[in-house]
Amino acid sequence: MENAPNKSLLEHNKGLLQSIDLYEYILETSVYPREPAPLKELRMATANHPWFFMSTAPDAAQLMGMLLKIVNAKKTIEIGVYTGYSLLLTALSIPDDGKVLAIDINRETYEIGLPIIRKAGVEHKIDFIESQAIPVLDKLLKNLSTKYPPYKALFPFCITILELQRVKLIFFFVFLFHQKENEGSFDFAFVDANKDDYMNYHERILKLVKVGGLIIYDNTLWGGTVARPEEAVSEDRRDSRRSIIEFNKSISTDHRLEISLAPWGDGMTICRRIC
Ligand SMILES: C[S@@+](CC[C@H](N)C(=O)[O-])C[C@H]1O[C@@H](n2cnc3c(N)ncnc32)[C@H](O)[C@@H]1O
Repeated sequence: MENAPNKSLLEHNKGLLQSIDLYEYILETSVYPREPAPLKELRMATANHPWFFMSTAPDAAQLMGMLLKIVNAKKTIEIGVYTGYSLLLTALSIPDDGKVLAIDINRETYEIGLPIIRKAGVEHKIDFIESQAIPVLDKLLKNLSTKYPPYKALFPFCITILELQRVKLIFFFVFLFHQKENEGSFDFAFVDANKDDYMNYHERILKLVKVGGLIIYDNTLWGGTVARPEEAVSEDRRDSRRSIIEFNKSISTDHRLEISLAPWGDGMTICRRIC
């Protein structure tokens, strides 16, 4: 089969479906025939990378692409980029003047997908930030630019005499003028990074996404381990399993959201902010 990924990737992505055959059937009949060419190229480019299993499953991504369009997402944020499958999907699904603020601690893996993103003509929609996500989210919530040194926004009068040249001064005022409120300004967020911070991401992301906006959390069934006793789970998966269980429990009673835990891929919780 032309599209065929390796068996271990299929085994990983089939999630809670009964068999690889059934999962392959879904991919072959309804996902691959509609997968945009750049996404297919990125999926192939990722297939031989040692962490290939981290990439968002194509069937889950297909649903995400539709949701992005349903909410007319324009300003979006992604935590956890890896080689960029979900990032490219988002960039392809939003309008030409849309934006994805993409955060990952590892720029190296993002650069695997970057040539394909460029070729697809959507690089201008992406602001990639190589960083731990929490400090970036905190900066956004303080309405500080994620690109410009924060002391300049906090202490305008700290600008040194040396900087009081005309060009820099004009730039500074333009920067202040354009500084926007970030709270409630994002249409869409995709969270797919370290599981032990999901609760920390949630409180911040919820403030950044507008009422009516969507937040998707990936891997919320953690390979099905959430429903198994801890002793039956390999040790390397236990900490994240505990974090995901705690996260799932917490958002199930979070009245600021409507939620649906969809068993796509490794489980994705789709949240709509309602207040
Ligand atoms: C599951 S992968 C993301 C997969 C990606 N969404 C895709 O479709 O290919 C998780 C990513 O989260 C990143 N990550 C882990 N901890 C992080 C943190 N504290 N802040 C930001 N990114 C983090 C990792 O470097 C990794 O690239």
